[in-house]
Amino acid sequence: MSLDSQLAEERAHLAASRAVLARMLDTARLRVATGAQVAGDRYTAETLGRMLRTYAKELAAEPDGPLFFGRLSFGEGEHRGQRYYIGRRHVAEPPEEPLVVDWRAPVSRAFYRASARDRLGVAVRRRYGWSVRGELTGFEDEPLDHDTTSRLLTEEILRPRVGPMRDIVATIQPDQDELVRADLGASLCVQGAPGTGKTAVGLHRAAYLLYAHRQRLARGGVLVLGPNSAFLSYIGAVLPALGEVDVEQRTLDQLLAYRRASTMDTDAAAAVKHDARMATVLSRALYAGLGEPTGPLAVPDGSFRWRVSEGVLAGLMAQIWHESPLYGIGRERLRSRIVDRLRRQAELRGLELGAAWAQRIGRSRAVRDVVDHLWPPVRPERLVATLLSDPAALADAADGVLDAAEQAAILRRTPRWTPADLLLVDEVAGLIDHPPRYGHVIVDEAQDLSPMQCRAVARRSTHGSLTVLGDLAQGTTAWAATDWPSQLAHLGKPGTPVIALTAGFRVSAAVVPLANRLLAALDVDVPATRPVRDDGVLRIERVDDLAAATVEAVRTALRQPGSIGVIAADAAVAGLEKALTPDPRVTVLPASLAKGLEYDHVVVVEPADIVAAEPRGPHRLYVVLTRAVSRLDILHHRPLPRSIAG
Ligand SMILES: Nc1ncnc2c1ncn2[C@@H]1O[C@H](COP(=O)(O)OP(=O)(O)OP(=O)(O)O)[C@@H](O)[C@H]1O
Repeated sequence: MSLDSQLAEERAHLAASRAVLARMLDTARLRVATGAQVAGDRYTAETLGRMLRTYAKELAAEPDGPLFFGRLSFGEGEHRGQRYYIGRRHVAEPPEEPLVVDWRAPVSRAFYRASARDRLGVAVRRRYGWSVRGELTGFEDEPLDHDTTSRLLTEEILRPRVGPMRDIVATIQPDQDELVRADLGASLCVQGAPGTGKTAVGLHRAAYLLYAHRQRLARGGVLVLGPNSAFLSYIGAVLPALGEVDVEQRTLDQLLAYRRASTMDTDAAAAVKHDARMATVLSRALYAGLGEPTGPLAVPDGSFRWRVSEGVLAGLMAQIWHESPLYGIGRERLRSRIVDRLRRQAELRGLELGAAWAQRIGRSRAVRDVVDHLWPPVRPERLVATLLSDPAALADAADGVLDAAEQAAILRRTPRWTPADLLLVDEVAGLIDHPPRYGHVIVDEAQDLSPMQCRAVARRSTHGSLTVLGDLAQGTTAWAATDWPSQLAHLGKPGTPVIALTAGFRVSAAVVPLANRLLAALDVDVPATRPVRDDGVLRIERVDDLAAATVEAVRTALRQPGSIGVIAADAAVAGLEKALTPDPRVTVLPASLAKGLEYDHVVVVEPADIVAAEPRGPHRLYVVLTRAVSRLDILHHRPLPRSIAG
């Protein structure tokens, strides 16, 4: 068949798929309209309504876009003689065969994994090219009898970056696919240099897990944790584009927002509050509130009076303490065991007692008083506020755990809350009761989490699994992890396998040697990267007037397509913003917010200031230098930091 007629055939398949998708959308909309009336009760109606609305929204997301990006023709095996179009979602009118198969379906796996070495039954893999307007412009066949480099794949990887992050569903690489499709039951940790696709893998894994295990994840759901809101808006569109609109994407601070933090800790205070030893201090402070029996309990009940002796009360306390339940559960256990004792006495008198009696007695004044005395109710915020403002209470709880200087560092001078205080409140709340727990949590930039932050993640995923993404070389917090096994233990998943991604899709061969020089000075043990891109331009220039040189660099950058990021030490950002004319393609951002982001062209202003601004300045500079896709300008007036001076 000629190329033209093959293309015509492909366009006809596209038209047919679009027509079916339009009908699927109509049906879904109709169901949204009628679903509420059809469903029996209100709860079912609401759930059904939400499901249908989500489904309709998913379908409507891209009715005119590229409905498929690949095609598999099988020559052998279970799918012999079959052809499948692979796209972002199923397009099908059962009982007919699907016109497009979801990229997450089992059969699609071969699209990502088949190679000349292991063809998985595939005879030909076809990739499609699309115009920005959603027209099918061409295709490329990979016969799989020998290894070829796909032109469309290379073009996709080299494409200039504009706007927020996009999905990589058409070009997921075999090692990435293995992580995306890894089993839900097992946690995994991905160590990858900048631009190796950790974030992309994490997001596609979320979409995959929701497809493959929708029932199991229906209750807990999937949570994606990112380092800051700029990062979350950068990645925010990827999952909806993959049809997943219900994944929670948050920063850890947003997750712990019991109240607003209105002040910041000193470095010394933050170091103590983020240390794992604080968990011991808080637990001690909580349990220090338990009382001791001061006499027997007597409960009037009509003409009777039931009793529990002081010794029995002490025995119940000891027994529950030994069982070490969560604090709140311990309190309820004490109440119910006291009621059990009372019931036994009453039954010995021949009374027959039901649940209503137990409830009434459990709530009686006498029982309430004794439970409140022995196992008092605790408000986590109150407990933390007291601990941080009462030197004696702190000294009691921290005795032998924090030294005098550490205790002094965290004593409050104002009643205002810091972000780390809210973490402490969350820890106490977690000692009292379980927080809502997720089926799967994806933690990005996990190297930056403190032990106490890790604990906050761990208690939200006790029954679920984790995907931990990070790079030890990009750790910029004072408590950044220096190895994965201890970080994974803090996250509640010791022994999780650590897998390295090594192909770099962002940082080009022009920039990698510079980044690697800096990496060598960071004293971390991480695998080297292999740049996929051999294009890229690096320009380093010493200038007298940084602002004027930045304006000039941006003007030149604007002549090429793609996004432009100007990254400087936080203190220099306001000045640069003033010097530059606003342009939607240009973002001026502080070095402290650059993590996880990327721009087609990056202008780094005065690296020495970025290094000098914070204790882990060299790590911050490593993050900053690895944000550029196509071109990196480094402008400096002061001497370059020695580690990159060459
Ligand atoms: N298989 C792929 N095909 C095409 N592009 C890819 C692929 N994998 C990653 N990329 C692209 O490479 C860039 C870097 O990916 P990503 O941000 O996920 O890397 P990262 O490892 O999280 O980087 P960092 O550590 O710097 O945050 C993104 O633009 C992403 O879309």
